[in-house]
Order: sequence, then structure tokens, then C-alpha cells
Amino acid sequence: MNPAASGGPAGRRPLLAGNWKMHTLPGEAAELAAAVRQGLEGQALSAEVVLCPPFTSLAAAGQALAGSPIALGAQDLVWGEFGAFTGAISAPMLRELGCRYVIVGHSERRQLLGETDALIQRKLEAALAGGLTPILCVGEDAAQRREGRTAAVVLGQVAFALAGLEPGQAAQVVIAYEPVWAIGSGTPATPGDAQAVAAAIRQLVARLHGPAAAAAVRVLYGGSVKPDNIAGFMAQPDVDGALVGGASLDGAAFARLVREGAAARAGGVPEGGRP
Ligand SMILES: O=C[C@H](O)COP(=O)(O)O
Repeated sequence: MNPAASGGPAGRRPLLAGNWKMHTLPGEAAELAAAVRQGLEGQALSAEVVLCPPFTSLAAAGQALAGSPIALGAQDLVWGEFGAFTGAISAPMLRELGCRYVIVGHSERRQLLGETDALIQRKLEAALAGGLTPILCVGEDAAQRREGRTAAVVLGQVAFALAGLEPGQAAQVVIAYEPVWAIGSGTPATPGDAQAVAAAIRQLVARLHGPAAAAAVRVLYGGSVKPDNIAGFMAQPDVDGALVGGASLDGAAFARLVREGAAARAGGVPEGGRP
């Protein structure tokens, strides 16, 4: 890949993350991680690549990624370190397994498990305090979109989560705009719509935490991203990457998505040509 691609707009490094959701047993996770690794072997990765297996597969995936530039992320955490908190997993536990990232506030947890903005704010702050980079998920559902409330919903979620942070902390947060209606539906947002929301998020970060934080914060798009459509999103100036669900469960396809995405960001074709 073109080393010139290592910095996106304003020097932001693109980020392509795979959210495996509730998929893979440890053996399958090791195979999938190894397949992604193999698909990116020999490439100078201009984009940061993160794989987020379920908790029970983190160790196996981490072993398969050892020594590679591909990072490990978790799908959730709670605040605190150790203590009486049945079923919970904390930042130190994740760091010990090699995690550098953690997803916070995914819409499936908001909708299926009733996670609130207040809960998500606590998790976000716990991730930062615990040395993990949070990937904060926000997005409107189909009804909210129909009612013309996309900006209000998304910006409200971002504002709630970031309000209490210092500017330096806000700059570290990765924000994934994931319209709920686009997740797993095969119908992504258009790159233009993703850009409009990403730009509005960046403007909000500027209002809340100043221009330096806004220039640094990475905004991803998520929702039915595939190898064949990633380029359109990565070509948008305020979209710094993608959070990928279904297409991250095929190692070769996800590696191709990473190559296509990074190349689109750099304005060229993937190193090694198109498959
Ligand atoms: O976290 C990932 C998103 O929920 C997107 O999932 P998807 O790529 O299967 O639509």
C-alpha cells in the first residue's frame, strides 16, 4: 500500500474494524483471525485494522494475531477493575488479553439489552480511564429517520457520551455512525448521507471540545459495508473508516475490504491489484 496513505485528512489514520458479534467459538476465532492476517500479509498497513471477537474468543484470536499489526478489540466492558459485578468484564481484564479497543453502545445492546445513554457514557469513560480506545456507536432507527430526526438522535447520543470528557480524551474516541436500519439489512446508507452525518458529528465535537479534538476524532460508518462498497465511504472526507459486521466473518473478504478501503482513502488501487 502507498505509505502516503498512512495519514488521512488532518492526519487521521483510517480504521477498519470487524465486529464479530456473537459469532465464533475459540477455534473458529483463531482460524478467522489467521485468515485475516494471511489476507493482509506482506502489506504495509496504512489503515489500522481491529478485530472484535466475543469475550470467550479473545484469547484465541489474540494468539493468532500475535506479532501482527492487527489489533484486538472487545465488544463491551463495564466500569471498575475488579469486584462484585457478576457477569461483567472490566478494562484491565481486556487489556491483559491484549485488547486495545472496545466497542461501546452498539445499537444491539441499546435495543436488545436496554443500554441507556447514561450507561454508555459510564462505559466510555471507563474505557478511556482503563487505557482502551472506545469505539462509540451511535445511530438512528428507521422510524427516527422517517421522522427526519437523524441528526437530532445521532448528535444527542454523541453529546451525551462526550459531554464530560476533557478535549484530549474526546480526541481519542472513535465514533461509529451506524444507522440501525442499515445494520445487517444489505441496504447501506449512501456515502453522501454517511458523510453528512460524519461532518455533523465532527462539527459537534468542535463545539463541545474545540477544533483540535474535532480534527483528531475518527468517525467511522457502519451498516452493510462490504468489499464492493467500502471505497465509496472511504472517499468521503469526514469518514475515516468502517465498523463491519457480517463481512468481517469471512477472513479473505474482510482482508479485501481493508485493502480496498485503504486504497480508496489513498486515492489509488489496492497494492497487489484487485482480486
Ligand atoms: O458493528 C457492526 C454493525 O452492526 C454493522 O453490521 P453489518 O456490517 O452486518 O451491517
